Amino acid sequence: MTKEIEFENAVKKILTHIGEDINREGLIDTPSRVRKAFEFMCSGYKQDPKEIIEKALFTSTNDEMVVVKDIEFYSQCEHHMLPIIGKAHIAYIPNGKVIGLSKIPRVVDVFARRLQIQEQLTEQICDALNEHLKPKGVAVMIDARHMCMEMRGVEKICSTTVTSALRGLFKTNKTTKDEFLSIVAQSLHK
Ligand SMILES: Nc1nc2c(ncn2[C@@H]2O[C@H](COP(=O)(O)OP(=O)(O)OP(=O)(O)O)[C@@H](O)[C@H]2O)c(=O)[nH]1
Ligand SMILES: [Zn+2]
Repeated sequence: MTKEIEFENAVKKILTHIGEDINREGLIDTPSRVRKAFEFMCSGYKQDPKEIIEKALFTSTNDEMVVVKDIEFYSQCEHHMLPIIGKAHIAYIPNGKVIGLSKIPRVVDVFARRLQIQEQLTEQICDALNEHLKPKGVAVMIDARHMCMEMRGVEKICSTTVTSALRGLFKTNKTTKDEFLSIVAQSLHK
């Protein structure tokens, strides 16, 4: 049996468990649709952030803060496999090299398209940029909604979770950190 068929059989078991008729017309293609959706939503496991970052590094004398903010992403929590929907705000201070701007959201998606907890998602994005871009500092802030806290469980639909990871100058220099915080503060959920 192929891995694809195994996955689809598992979806059929879930459908049966919740009381559905897997043979009714609307559900015939659902197992393969779910498989394809999961292959896309979890495609980050097959991607290497190093390759994405290192192919778009450009020499620059600029050494001021670069901020890419309001990067929307979709992830899934590792506890319930329910959506985490949020925005990432990322800043770095170049150290001889700048990165192609589109690569920053691409790095976010590499880690978002895996099963996650928000704290680790924040750390992994920050560490990948720190390791492969080698800036003077990097900061990542994530503001996200967790569907496992909204659709089920505590059912709190107004709460969002904010996490951050700081490296280099963002950690050691209060002025740099404060500048980052003031730039992203206006983007946080009200
Ligand atoms: N720290 C952290 N916790 C998360 C994240 N996503 C979900 N959780 C929490 O993980 C915890 C799992 O707790 P459990 O008690 O094992 O699971 P549960 O019985 O489904 O808990 P409830 O959600 O309280 O009903 C819950 O408190 C979730 O809110 C995340 O990104 N970071
Ligand atoms: Zn969860």
